[in-house]
Amino acid sequence: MKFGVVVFPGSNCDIDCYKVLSNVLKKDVDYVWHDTENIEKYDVIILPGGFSYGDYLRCGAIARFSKIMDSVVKHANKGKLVIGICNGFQILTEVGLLPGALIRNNNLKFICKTVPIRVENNTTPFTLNCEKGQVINIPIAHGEGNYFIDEEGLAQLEKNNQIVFRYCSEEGLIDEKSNPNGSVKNIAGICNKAGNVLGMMPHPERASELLLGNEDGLILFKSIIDYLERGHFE
Ligand SMILES: NC(=O)CC[C@H](N)C(=O)O
Repeated sequence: MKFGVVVFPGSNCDIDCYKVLSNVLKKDVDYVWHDTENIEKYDVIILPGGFSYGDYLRCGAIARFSKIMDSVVKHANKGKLVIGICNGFQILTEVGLLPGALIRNNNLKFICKTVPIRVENNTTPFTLNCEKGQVINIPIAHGEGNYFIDEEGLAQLEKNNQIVFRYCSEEGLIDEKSNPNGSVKNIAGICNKAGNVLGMMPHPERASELLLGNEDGLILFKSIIDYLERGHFE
C-alpha cells in the first residue's frame, strides 16, 4: 500500500499529510513533485492544502494544468483513490474530477478555526469507519471554501449520495448558524459518482494526533487503510 502526496509550488499541508501517514500510521508514503508523470505505483494520491501558485487567478486554477494532473485524472478514472484537501479540493473541481466550485467565503475573510462536520455518507472508502450522522471536529483554514453548485448539480449530488460531509452544530444539526462560509446546503465535502475521489475543505491531517489536541481526522486515513487492506466494503 503506497501513498503519494503531491507537492505544488505553494503547497503547505503536504508535510502534515506525509507525517500523519509515515509517523502516526507507519505507512509507505512519498512526496510527489507536480511535474511527475508516472504515478502508477501509488494506490492513493493526496492533493494537499496550501496556496498552489500563490492562489493566482483563482485557487487551484493554475495547479490544475500541472503535468501530474493528467496522470491524476487517469488514476481516478481507473477507480484508484484520490483525496483533495482544501486547496486539493479546489484543484479537483478545477480539473473536473468533482462538480461545482469553491468561491470566496461569504464574509470575504480567511477563516481559520475548528468546526464540527457531520458524516453524511459512510459508504465511501474514506469514511467506512464512521457512523452515518457522526459528528467530528476538524479545522478549516481557507479564503475560498464556499462551495457552489447549481440546482441541477445539487440534485445529482443528492441523488447519487455524493455529499460526504456537511458543516453542522455541535449536536449535529445542519443550520445556517453552523455554516462558516456560505456553502450551498452546508456542504463541506463531496465525492465523485463512483466514490473513489473525495474533496473536502476541512483538514483531517491537522487533527490526527492527540499531542496536537485532536485526532478526529484520523478516522479518514484509517478508513482508507482498512479499505485497501480488505479491498472491498464489509
Ligand atoms: N488551507 C488551504 O488549503 C487554503 C486553500 C486556499 N489557498 C484558500 O485560501 O482557500
